[in-house]
Amino acid sequence: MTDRSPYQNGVVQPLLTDLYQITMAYAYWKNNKKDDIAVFDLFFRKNPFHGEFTIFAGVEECIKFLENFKFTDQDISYLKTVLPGVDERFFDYLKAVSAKDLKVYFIDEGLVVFPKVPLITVEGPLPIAQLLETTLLNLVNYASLVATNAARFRLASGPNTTLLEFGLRRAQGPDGGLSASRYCFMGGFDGTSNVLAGKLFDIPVKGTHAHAFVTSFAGISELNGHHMLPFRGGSGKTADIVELSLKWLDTISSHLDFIVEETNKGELAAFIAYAISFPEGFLVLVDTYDVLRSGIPNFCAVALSLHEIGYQAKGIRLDSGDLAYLSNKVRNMFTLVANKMGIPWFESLSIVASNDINEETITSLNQQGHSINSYGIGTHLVTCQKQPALGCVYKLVAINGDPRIKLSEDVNKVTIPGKKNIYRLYGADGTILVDVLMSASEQSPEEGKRLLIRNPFIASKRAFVCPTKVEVLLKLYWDKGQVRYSLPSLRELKERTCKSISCLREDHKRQLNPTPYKVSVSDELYNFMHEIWLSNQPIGELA
Ligand SMILES: Nc1ncnc2c1ncn2[C@@H]1O[C@H](COP(=O)(O)OP(=O)(O)OP(=O)(O)O)[C@@H](O)[C@H]1O
Ligand SMILES: O=P(O)(O)OC[C@H]1O[C@H](OP(=O)(O)OP(=O)(O)O)[C@H](O)[C@@H]1O
Ligand SMILES: O=C(O)c1cccnc1
Ligand SMILES: [Mg+2]
Repeated sequence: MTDRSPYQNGVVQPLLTDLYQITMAYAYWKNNKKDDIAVFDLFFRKNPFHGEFTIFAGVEECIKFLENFKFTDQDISYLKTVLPGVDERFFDYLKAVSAKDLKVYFIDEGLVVFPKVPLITVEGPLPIAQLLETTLLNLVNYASLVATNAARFRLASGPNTTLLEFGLRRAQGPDGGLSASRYCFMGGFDGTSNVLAGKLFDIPVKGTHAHAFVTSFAGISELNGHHMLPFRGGSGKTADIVELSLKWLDTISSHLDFIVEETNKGELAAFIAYAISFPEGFLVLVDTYDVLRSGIPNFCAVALSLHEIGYQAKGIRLDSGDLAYLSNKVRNMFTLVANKMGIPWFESLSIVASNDINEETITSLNQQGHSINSYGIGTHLVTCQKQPALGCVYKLVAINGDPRIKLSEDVNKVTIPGKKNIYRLYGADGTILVDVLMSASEQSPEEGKRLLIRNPFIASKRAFVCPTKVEVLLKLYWDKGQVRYSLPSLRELKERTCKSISCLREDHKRQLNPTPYKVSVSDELYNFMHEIWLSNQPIGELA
């Protein structure tokens, strides 16, 4: 077990479930089904965000839940009040329940996954396997949804843009905020503004400042102690940063085409105050009054003053207006200053953009052309506004070795019965071709050997595939109360996610009308499934 995070959400416990799991557990127990061996599959039916892939997340939390799955005396006392009239001996049974008699199979956290493929398979005593349903779904659904959302923002912005998650204030409560920071980092973000997430999950914490910091200053006279030492002490002689900034404001006014009297002096004071506090991390919000006529002139004046005493400013943040237009204008102004003053690094100062940014905004900005280096993204990312839930379900697929099927008018909702193995087959170019579900008793596919695969629901859709590589997807992570695979650190999961996405063909990843990835069944599973389907589906009578 590598760097497993010591963090565990204290709210995750056996009572974090729907009442019906406990009432069903009682009814199973009462009717002598407590030793029946069930197999449940956890899967989703449709990818989120009109996309054709999902990032699987939440495995570590599921494992920790299994490790700690124990009803306490207080839990039992509470349940007695909720379920009056229930046989006392059931509570003795419940008190002794743990996850040690279960086998739980997981797909590796961080892999791309697809509809109908079991992400988790739980095998073991029926009431215990049933009791896990809601909590496992809760742990997987949002984690996978928000990791997928983050991965989509990363795909839209490209590999060289810095993505910062700013969502805590807009998240669905404290836990939503923490989970968002954790799984957005895994999905492809570079940092978070959420300080607790930084501490708990070792995510880089980043940030700028708010408009309040600018509006709290009315003028230069509010500044006291504005003498600054040069970078690393320099000559030891202090410089008056206010004096320098006013001088630079005058100097650049003709180059940048602004009127010194029109620049806001409260804003200038705020920028100077920030520079005094963070001379090596000078990045300020420039849109409080007027980006081009006040914010950028003030920023350049202070940045040039800092330069004079040996410091290199970092950049600016835009939080309103036309982000393409403004970022290009700002970049031009930086280039002008770089050329006029002979300071090459000024041209590549960072431009951070924020303000209600979503995946489509980023795509549109890319089409328009912009000069943004970094996005700060909150609301759309953490609330997953485009699709606020992933619909993972938990379905019984076998009991005591007999397959079970759930029928539906909608064929897409028919479950694939029996205990299964899942394989991912790779093509010659290293991309993934298809995921294949096979009955547990079947031989695994082999590299270089042709295999017949079938659409689970449409008889005519069949193909042969000759994989260059075969990956076993469902692995027995939890057996006899032990974790059998190492759980990677969050950074390792982030790398795994990135690698897994890179194995997915471009047409599956595109934003508009992506091609669905193939999820197939073996010929044997196809025939098995359809036999069970027909034997469970009554034949209608036309009158
Ligand atoms: N060039 C652009 N192309 C597409 N969308 C953009 C572009 N520039 C900004 N946006 C988006 O347009 C929206 C503009 O928001 P809004 O209408 O609230 O204006 P604002 O600039 O925030 O105004 P205010 O100055 O009142 O704060 C934001 O969601 C922002 O992400
Ligand atoms: O827009 P989001 O993607 O949610 O990103 C986070 C936002 O939070 C901050 O301001 P806040 O929205 O609190 O105030 P503002 O809109 O007045 O700037 C920040 O300035 C961003 O605009
Ligand atoms: O640091 C920032 O700029 C920030 C943090 C949270 C929300 N909005 C902005
Ligand atoms: Mg806002």
